[in-house]
Amino acid sequence: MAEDNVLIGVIGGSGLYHLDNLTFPWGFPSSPITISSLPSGTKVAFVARHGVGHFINPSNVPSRANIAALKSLGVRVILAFSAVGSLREEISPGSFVLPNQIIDRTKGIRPASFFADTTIVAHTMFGDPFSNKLVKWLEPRVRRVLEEGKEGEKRKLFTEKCIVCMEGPQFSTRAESQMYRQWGGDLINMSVLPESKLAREAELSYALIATATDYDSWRPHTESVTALEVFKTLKENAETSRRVAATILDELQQAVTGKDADLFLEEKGAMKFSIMPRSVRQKQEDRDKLAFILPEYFAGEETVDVSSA
Ligand SMILES: CSC[C@H]1O[C@H](OP(=O)(O)O)[C@H](O)[C@@H]1O
Ligand SMILES: Nc1ncnc2[nH]cnc12
Repeated sequence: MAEDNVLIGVIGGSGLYHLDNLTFPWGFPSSPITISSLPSGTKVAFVARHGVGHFINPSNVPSRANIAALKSLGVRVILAFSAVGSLREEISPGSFVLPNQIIDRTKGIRPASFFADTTIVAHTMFGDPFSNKLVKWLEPRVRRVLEEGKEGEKRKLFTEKCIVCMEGPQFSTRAESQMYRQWGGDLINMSVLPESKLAREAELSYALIATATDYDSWRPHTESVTALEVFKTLKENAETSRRVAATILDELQQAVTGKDADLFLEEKGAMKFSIMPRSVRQKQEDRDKLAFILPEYFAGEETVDVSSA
């Protein structure tokens, strides 16, 4: 069985820009993954979802590669930040939201499962699409950071909200925006799927820290959303998001490595109840590919359970 930790580093010099014979089964992530340290020494892996400089459309974000790369580095918890449209008057631009539900309005064109097109079948539990314990842990801490903002910079925090994930890249029509409100949607973005599904398949705890940039297109007497409007709010929201991250990451590291980590990381081990029993039809190459993200289940030779073949 291959060693899980990366033990060998290679530095390429002038002219040596890649090596042969190396494969990354889930493709290349959106951006190089930077592994950096906080002043305390806590290490954090960071990937820019749309690439550095924003050149990857939401439908083309290589979410499987992003999640597989993070998992293979040893990451256990993902805090995903997202700029979202608000479908509720009270969630004004600049507000922060920790949603707890998702409505899928993507169009089936994004690779949404590590098991797709393999000979291994898995039906992953997704009734609660975000890690409830992680969201609960985040709420008071994010709230505190937002309340500590300078006068005039204070932001609201909402929880227990439902986010609609649309395909894009065009924004919604007024009719769609109003329909999502009737469905119970509170927020809208183009990114939370399949990212959150893939994190769940990889047994990673995942929470979305959403920042509202606009009111989408449901308000009858105001202009519908434009990218320019979103970009105007994005910069300030991103500064606050960085403040949130800087304040909570050390404590999160302690929670993830502490004595109650297993209670906190409720997704760990969950795929045991999702993967269908071993069949003789399963191809070893598929198992090897899945071993990259779920070595617990797919690494090494396993005896075939012929009764379930
Ligand atoms: C820039 S407007 C639409 C774009 O913004 C959000 O991106 P992200 O979730 O990565 O912050 C939204 O999901 C769309 O991709
Ligand atoms: N109105 C909106 N619709 C979809 N994604 C968004 N991201 C930010 N604002 C959005």
